[in-house]
Amino acid sequence: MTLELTRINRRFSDYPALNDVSLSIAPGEFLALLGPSGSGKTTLLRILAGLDYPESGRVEFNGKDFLAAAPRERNVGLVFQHYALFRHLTVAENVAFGLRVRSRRMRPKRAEIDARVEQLLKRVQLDGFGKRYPSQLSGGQRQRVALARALAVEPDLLLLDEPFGALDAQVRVALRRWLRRLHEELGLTTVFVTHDQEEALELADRIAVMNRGRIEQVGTPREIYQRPATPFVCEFIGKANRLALRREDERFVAGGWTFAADPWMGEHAQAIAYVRPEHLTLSTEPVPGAWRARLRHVYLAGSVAHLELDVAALDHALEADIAGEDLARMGLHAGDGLYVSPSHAVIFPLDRDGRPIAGDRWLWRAGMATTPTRLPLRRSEVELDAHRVDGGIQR
Ligand SMILES: Nc1ncnc2c1ncn2[C@@H]1O[C@H](COP(=O)(O)OP(=O)(O)OP(=O)(O)O)[C@@H](O)[C@H]1O
Repeated sequence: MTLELTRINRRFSDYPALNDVSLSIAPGEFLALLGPSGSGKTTLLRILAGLDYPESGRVEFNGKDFLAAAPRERNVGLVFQHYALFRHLTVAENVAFGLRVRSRRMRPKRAEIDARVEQLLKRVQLDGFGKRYPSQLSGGQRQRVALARALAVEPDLLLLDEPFGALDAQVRVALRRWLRRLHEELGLTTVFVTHDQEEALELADRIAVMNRGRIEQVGTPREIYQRPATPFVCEFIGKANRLALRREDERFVAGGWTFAADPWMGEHAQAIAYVRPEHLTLSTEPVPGAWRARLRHVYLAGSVAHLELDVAALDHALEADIAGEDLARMGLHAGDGLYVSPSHAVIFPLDRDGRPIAGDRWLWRAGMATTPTRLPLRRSEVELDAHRVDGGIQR
């Protein structure tokens, strides 16, 4: 069942917590709402759950007006970070709760409820725990009970708000893999709120990146990482080196490195480039045009080496990631001199005030034709409204 959100607006006093948010979620999709604290994720989820209402906008679920339906009629399952279980009820009674409080006409028979609870506890790998009380469970077990309780009413839509937020890192990783498998088995449409990009990248079919009440980009984890639509998305997802570009003789340059010709044909005097750490090429031999750098620090994290490089021409340090074996092969040590050049970059044009220009972006890679064609954003990647990037880069 398709969930269609159209131009949702929600203000708190003067603050626009949600600003013209539109989003389409496909049946059976696992969509993550990802963004920093205060970006509007929970507000959006609460509206879907019927715990809050927008001032304007529409939500349709399978063609029906979702906002007109009372929370009870929406048939959603809800799990919050601190969705406390009823302490005085056992695990089994907690899971059965949603079924027991149904009107007599809708309520399944007692034996049926017991069978369903047993089946659900098995599904969340807590069979045998039915008689325990919540205080006798770990945090991860409690959240699995909360999930079983949400699933008991056979929801059409599962809404999860940082369900693993209060758990330690190892348990979080284990639970999110488990949740992904559960989602695949059940085929439910799931909306998952998180501010943890790793969680979103690993779990979701698609990610909606939120910033200051707006959706900056919606796409698969791969699209979001490889084709970020705005400077905010570049900076929020993964690591990126930020370079200020100036136009010189119809070309964009940074510290002596030329990013081929200007795809905007002189329309913009400045731009900003983002280069991922894995998109810096290092050499101990001179490379034409490459920046001269000094290796300040090396940090070996498993198979990847993180390098911090001082680049005099750029006036700031760069971060580069290379395979640990390449580091050994090149025999690099702190203090060594080397040559650095980008292999890929995402370039955004800036207006006269240094603000990114909405809906324009250039995916540059080394060896591109000297007169590259501009790559306009695809509509599916981003809402192309005029004020979309006002929450973008802060200079
Ligand atoms: N009931 C309320 N009254 C006033 N302001 C609110 C209310 N609820 C939310 N806000 C404001 O709306 C904005 C969005 O809040 P929301 O909880 O949706 O953000 P979030 O992205 O879920 O953040 P977090 O990750 O910290 O939970 C915030 O600036 C918040 O202070």
